Amino acid sequence: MNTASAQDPITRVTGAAILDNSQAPTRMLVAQRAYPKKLRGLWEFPGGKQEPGEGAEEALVRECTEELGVTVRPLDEVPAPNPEGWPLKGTAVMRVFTAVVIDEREPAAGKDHLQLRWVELNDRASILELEWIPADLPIVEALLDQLQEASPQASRRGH
Ligand SMILES: Nc1nc2c([nH]c(=O)n2[C@H]2C[C@H](O)[C@@H](COP(=O)(O)OP(=O)(O)OP(=O)(O)O)O2)c(=O)[nH]1
Repeated sequence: MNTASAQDPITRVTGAAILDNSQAPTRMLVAQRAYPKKLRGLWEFPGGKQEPGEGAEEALVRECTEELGVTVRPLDEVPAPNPEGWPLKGTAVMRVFTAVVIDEREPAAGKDHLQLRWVELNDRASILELEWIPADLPIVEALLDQLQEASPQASRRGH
């Protein structure tokens, strides 16, 4: 579903909300973009554009390997307001999935990011205070709500 094609008028982006644990997550990895200039310094979900013929989860796994040097397993999608995904700037849309690292390596910032940070899911206020790419804010809020419903003790503080 929603496989990108060469003629696709929509730019399809996939983002990874990488959690420290699939069952009882306490931390999430966030990344600070290095480029382009307009986005430099803003926080985002690691990920990127789907290539032609590629599905969203497939793109997510590839991008995490390229950007962070780790293999991830996608878990659940953060439900978007429409099936194509969350609206970004212009005609771009993004689907976001929770994910966990499944190899022994630790994610590391490459050329795409200034830094990576593991943030505490129970500190909702600090997560929302990060200077996110503006389009990401509603996604972050929906994600935190979703995680709290699944595991209420994980995000109690900060309300
Ligand atoms: N990766 C990512 N991109 C986001 C987020 N929010 C958001 O608006 N975007 C935008 C920024 C970019 O315009 C676009 C994704 O492009 P990208 O530069 O990350 O993708 P890519 O790695 O495939 O890029 P490239 O090969 O064209 O350099 O989506 C987010 O949370 N994560």
